[in-house]
Order: sequence, then structure tokens, then C-alpha cells
Amino acid sequence: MSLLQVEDLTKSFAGLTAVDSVDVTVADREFLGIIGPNGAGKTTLFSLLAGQLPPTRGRVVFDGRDITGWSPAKVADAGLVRTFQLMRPFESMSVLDNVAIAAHHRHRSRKAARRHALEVIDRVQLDRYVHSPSGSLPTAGLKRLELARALALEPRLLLLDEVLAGLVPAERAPIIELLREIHADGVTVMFVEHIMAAVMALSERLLVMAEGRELALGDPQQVIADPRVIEAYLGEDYA
Ligand SMILES: Nc1ncnc2c1ncn2[C@@H]1O[C@H](COP(=O)(O)OP(=O)(O)OP(=O)(O)O)[C@@H](O)[C@H]1O
Repeated sequence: MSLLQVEDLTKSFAGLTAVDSVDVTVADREFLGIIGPNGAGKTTLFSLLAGQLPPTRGRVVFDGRDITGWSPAKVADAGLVRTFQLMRPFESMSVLDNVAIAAHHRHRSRKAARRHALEVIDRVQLDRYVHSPSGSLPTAGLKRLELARALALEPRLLLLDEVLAGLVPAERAPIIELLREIHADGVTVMFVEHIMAAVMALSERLLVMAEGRELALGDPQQVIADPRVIEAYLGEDYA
């Protein structure tokens, strides 16, 4: 069963078409990797799906409802949640308070929101930082906090935008494992990432974007062997 249907999705910025007639269907509980060169339109696609940008053209259907043009808050309430490449926690506030603010969208009472926030903080293994100001977290901790804030919204579909960027390889492995667990818990994931080892370890299908368009979509092993993908993104060294 499909959870997300994207039809002819297009976004133009004064003369530049950042996302150009993208059609993609994501199955419930799928893990879809998305790769492509800088400026390919990956982040803009996420902004269109999550309601941060209105499309110039096209339609987004999520869980059977046409959510095109909905506000980010309404989209998140429906269960479609994104993380950001540039993380923006409230730095002077504790990890707990940052996650509790997100949890409040699902839990009306302060007590229930804090209880849910603590569960999510445990889930992402940030428990030893629970009362620390989020500005004091190391980069890997900030990544976990960004995941926790998204998970506190109880997503059905999670859009992950370069959650591994800025991490050294030793820090990546536990986050990759965490993403695997989140997916195994039943969350559908769309995963924009440049770290190919992670993309290949996690993705069930792979979408390659270039110049706003779909260049290839399908089985990850087949997609990375496609000469057009090698030329546009991976380079001969990868192949
Ligand atoms: N608000 C905006 N106004 C004008 N142009 C924009 C805007 N946002 C993005 N663009 C342009 O749209 C194109 C796609 O950008 P986008 O950030 O979506 O690419 P990306 O694939 O996410 O790249 P990266 O891998 O570097 O994050 C780029 O040429 C970018 O400069």
C-alpha cells in the first residue's frame, strides 16, 4: 500500500526550476534513499512535501489525503515530519524542554508531553544529556536531538535531510543503527544523504535527482550501476 504519492511536483524560483515534474510513490514502511549532486532539488523536494514551500504545480497525497498547500504544522499533525540540514534547537533550553515542545503537539498535558519526551530521549540515547542545555551538545548529540524532536511528533513518514553530515565515520555507525531501528519500528523513511555507505546500507529503493528531475529510481544496486548516475553524481571511482 502506498503512503505517499507525489504527482508532477514542480517548484520554480524566478527562472530556475528547482524541482521539475517529480512523480514518486512511497510504500508504507519503505526506506527510500535520495541522492544527487548539490543543487539537484532534494531539499526543495522535502520543503514541498512538508509544507514549507508551496509548489508551483503538482500534487502531494499522503495517507489518502491531498495535503498540497497545507501548512507545515498541519502536515506534521497528519504524520509527515522532516528534519533539517541546519539544526535549529533552542540552545539555552535543555534537551528535555526542546523535545517536550515537539511532544506537546501530540500530548495536551505538560506531564504527558514530558513523559513522552523522556521516552524519545531514551530511544535516541540522549538520556545522559537530558537536563543539559542543547547548545552544549556535541555535533552527534545535536543530530540525535534533531531526530528526537522529529520522533516526538510520532511521524508515519520521516524525511531525513543529511542527518549524517558533519559526523566522523565512528559517529555515523550508531546513528545508522538508530535509523535502522526507527524504520523497523514501522516508520516510513525518505533519506537524503551524500554518505553512500549509509545510503546503500539502509535504502530499499533509491531515487537519484539531477537538475530537479528524477534521473533514476529503483533497486539501489541497479541504480548505482546506471552509467547516467555514475556520470551525473557518483563518478568513475565509485563504479
Ligand atoms: N528559496 C530559494 N530561492 C531561490 N533559489 C532556490 C531557493 N531554494 C533553493 N534554490 C535553488 O534551487 C536549486 C535546488 O536547491 P536544493 O537546495 O533543493 O538542492 P539540493 O539537492 O538539496 O542540494 P544540496 O545537496 O547542496 O543540499 C538550487 O539551484 C538552489 O540554489
